[in-house]
Amino acid sequence: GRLSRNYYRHSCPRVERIVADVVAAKQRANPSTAAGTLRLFFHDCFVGGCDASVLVSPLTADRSPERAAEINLSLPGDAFDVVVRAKAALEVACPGAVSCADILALAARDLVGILGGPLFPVALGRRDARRSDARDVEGNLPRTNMSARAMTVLFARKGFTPQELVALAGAHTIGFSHCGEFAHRLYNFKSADGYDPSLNPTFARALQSSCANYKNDPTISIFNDIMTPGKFDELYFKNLPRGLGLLASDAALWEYPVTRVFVQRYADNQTAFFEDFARAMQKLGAVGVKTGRQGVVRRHCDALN
Ligand code: HEM
Ligand SMILES: [Ca+2]
Ligand SMILES: [Ca+2]
Repeated sequence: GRLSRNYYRHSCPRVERIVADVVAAKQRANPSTAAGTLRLFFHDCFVGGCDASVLVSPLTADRSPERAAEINLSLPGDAFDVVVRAKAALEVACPGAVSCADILALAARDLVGILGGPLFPVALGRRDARRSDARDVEGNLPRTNMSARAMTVLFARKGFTPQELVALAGAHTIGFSHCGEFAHRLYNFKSADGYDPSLNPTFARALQSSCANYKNDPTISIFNDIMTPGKFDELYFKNLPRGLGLLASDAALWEYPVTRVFVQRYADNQTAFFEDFARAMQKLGAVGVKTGRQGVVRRHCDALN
């Protein structure tokens, strides 16, 4: 089985419109929805394929689902909520027809567009997972302490080139990170200034002060792209050569020659970034998909049927 643009033409012809309307209203009410949903989509697709396995709530599962894995705890509730809301609207319009995995793919696409990013088609027909286990997460998602080389190896295992890794990492042009994800670069770093010398000094001192209390208040977070945090654009790439990348993994993409060339290309050319990001997102949406008689259409996105 393969995905197709018009998979729901008989069973739910208005699916794209219905999702788009719910998504737009949700984003207007809760502006952090876009970045959270884009990250949620990535975390779904890299763990067992794009099958909505990440959406299963610990409250509804009898064992510990993916969402309970440590790396997924920072996924914002608004990202799960937008999928649940779209599902509710679709269950009224076309009961039992549209998978949660397809809803997540459409929502992520729509939200990128709302923030000014590229528009692209989403092929449909994904089926939903019948399992979700926190133990499946380890080793499938990148961590900030990975070298750029280790990231290229991980992405290669999922079928992505170093160029596609860099394009997808451009998602960090929106959203934020909690101080705990990059505090190791700020305090007691083995260097004269006590912070990671690959950081721009002014930026480093601002981060040191913003995050000073992060151990007592772990909710403190900083925009991934300090220049245009709410706009999907190429500024993330312009930041990296200037030491304005927030996460060690962002900075590493500039330090490693294999990925640096693509960082430079996207910093210089937003059109190239948008084209490659759009293509890489379509590829991301096809990772490990279940189609036809594999998987199910779940009745509730936050629970297994
Ligand atoms: C390349 C390796 C990557 C690493 C090491 C990484 C790591 C992280 C970390 C640690 C955060 C902060 C989470 C938090 O504190 O709440 C984050 C945020 C984010 N990541 Fe990544 N990520 C990577 C690639 C990606 C990709 C491929 C995408 C999507 C295509 C993505 C989308 C996002 C988004 C949108 C946010 C902001 C989330 C929000 O504001 O709620 N990341 N990432
Ligand atoms: Ca999955
Ligand atoms: Ca931006």
